Amino acid sequence: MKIIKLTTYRVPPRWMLLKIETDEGVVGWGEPVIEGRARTVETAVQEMEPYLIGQDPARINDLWQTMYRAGFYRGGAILMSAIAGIDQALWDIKGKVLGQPVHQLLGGLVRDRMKMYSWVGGDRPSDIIEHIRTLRAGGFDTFKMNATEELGMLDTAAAVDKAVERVAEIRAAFGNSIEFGLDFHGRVAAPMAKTLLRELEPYRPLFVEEPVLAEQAEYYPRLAEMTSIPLAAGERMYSRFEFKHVFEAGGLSIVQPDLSHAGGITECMKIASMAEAYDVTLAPHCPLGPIALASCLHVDFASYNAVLQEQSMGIHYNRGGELLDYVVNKEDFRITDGYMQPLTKPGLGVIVDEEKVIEASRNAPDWRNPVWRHADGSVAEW
Ligand SMILES: O=C(O)C(=O)C[C@@H](O)[C@H](O)CO
Ligand SMILES: [Mg+2]
Repeated sequence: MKIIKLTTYRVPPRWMLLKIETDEGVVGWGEPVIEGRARTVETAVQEMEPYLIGQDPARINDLWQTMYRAGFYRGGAILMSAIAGIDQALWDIKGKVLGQPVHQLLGGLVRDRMKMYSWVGGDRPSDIIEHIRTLRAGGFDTFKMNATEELGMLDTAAAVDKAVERVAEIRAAFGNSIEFGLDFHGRVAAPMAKTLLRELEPYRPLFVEEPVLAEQAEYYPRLAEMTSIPLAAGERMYSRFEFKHVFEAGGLSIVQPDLSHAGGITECMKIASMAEAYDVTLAPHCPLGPIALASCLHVDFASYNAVLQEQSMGIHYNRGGELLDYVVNKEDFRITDGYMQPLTKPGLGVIVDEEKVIEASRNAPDWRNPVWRHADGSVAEW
C-alpha cells in the first residue's frame, strides 16, 4: 500500500481535518491544527508531503521519525501539530486495514469506560453555577473553568479575592458533590501564582492547570512544594523531549499533552508511559474536534494512568461549529453519567461526513483568539 494524496480542510469553528489517501482506496483522517494558526500548520503539513507520498502508511514509526528528524529543525507547536495530525491519520489507516480499533493495536483496553469533564464559564468565567447545574443534569460531575480574567504580573488582593469568591460560591452551591479543575490558562505570572494557590487551597479544586506559563516550568516543583492542590500542565508542550525535563524536576501531578499538538498517538503514548514511571497521571488536552478526541480516547483506553479526558461539546470556543458536526456515527460519542465507552469501529472510529467537511471548508473563517490588554494598555495573556 502507498500514500498517494494529502488533503487539508480548514473548517469552523477553528479546526483543520486532514485526509490521507492510499493507492488501495483506504483513507485515514487526522486533525493537525494549532488554534489560531491553522494556515501555518496547513503549510507545515504540505512541507511534510515529500516524506510521505509513495511511502507505506503501515510504517508509522519510520514515517514519524523521518518527519521529526529529517528536516534538521524539530519540535514546537507548528511542526509537532503537523506531525500529530498525520500520525493520527496513519493510525486510522492501520486500524482500517487490520479491521481493529486503534486501542487494540496499542495493547487493548486497560479500562471499560473513560471519565470525561466539561468546560463551564467561558473566557471570562461567569454564570458558572447555572452552567454546572445544567451539565450536572446531563450526567457530568467534573468540570473545568478559567480561574481568573486577565491578571497583572503583580495584581491586587481584590483581583485574587474575585477569583477565590467564584470558587467559594461553587463549593457553597454544590459542596463536594462535584469536582472542578481551575485553568490559570497562563494568565497568572509566577509572582501571583503562590498567592492564588494559597487562597484557593481551602476549596480543594481537583487540579490547577497551567499554574504558570509553560516557559516558566521551573516553577512547577516550587509551587508544588507550597500547595496540596495537584498541578497540571502540558497543552503547550510538544514532545517527550520537553516533558522529560518536567518529569525529572517534578511538581506536576497531571500531564495534559494535546493529541493534535504533541506529535499524535505515537508520541503521546510515549509521554503517557514516561508519566506513569514518575507516578504522574494523564489527562489529555482536547478543546478541539472529533478526530483529536478519538485519538485521545484510544490513548486513554490503553494507558493505565489516564484519569480524565477533556472534550469540547458546548465549549465556549465552538462558535459556528460543534464537536460532532462532521461525524456520521454521533451515537458512538455518547457520554453517559460522565463517561465514554471505547470507540470500537476500525481505525480511530470516526466516520467523517466528507461532504459536510468539504462544504464547511469552502469559506471557513480564520479563527483568532482575542487580544486582551491590561488597564495600562500592555498586552495581557488571554
Ligand atoms: O482547553 C483548555 O485547557 C484550554 O486552555 C483552551 C486553550 O487551549 C484554547 O484552545 C487555546 O485556543
Ligand atoms: Mg488549558
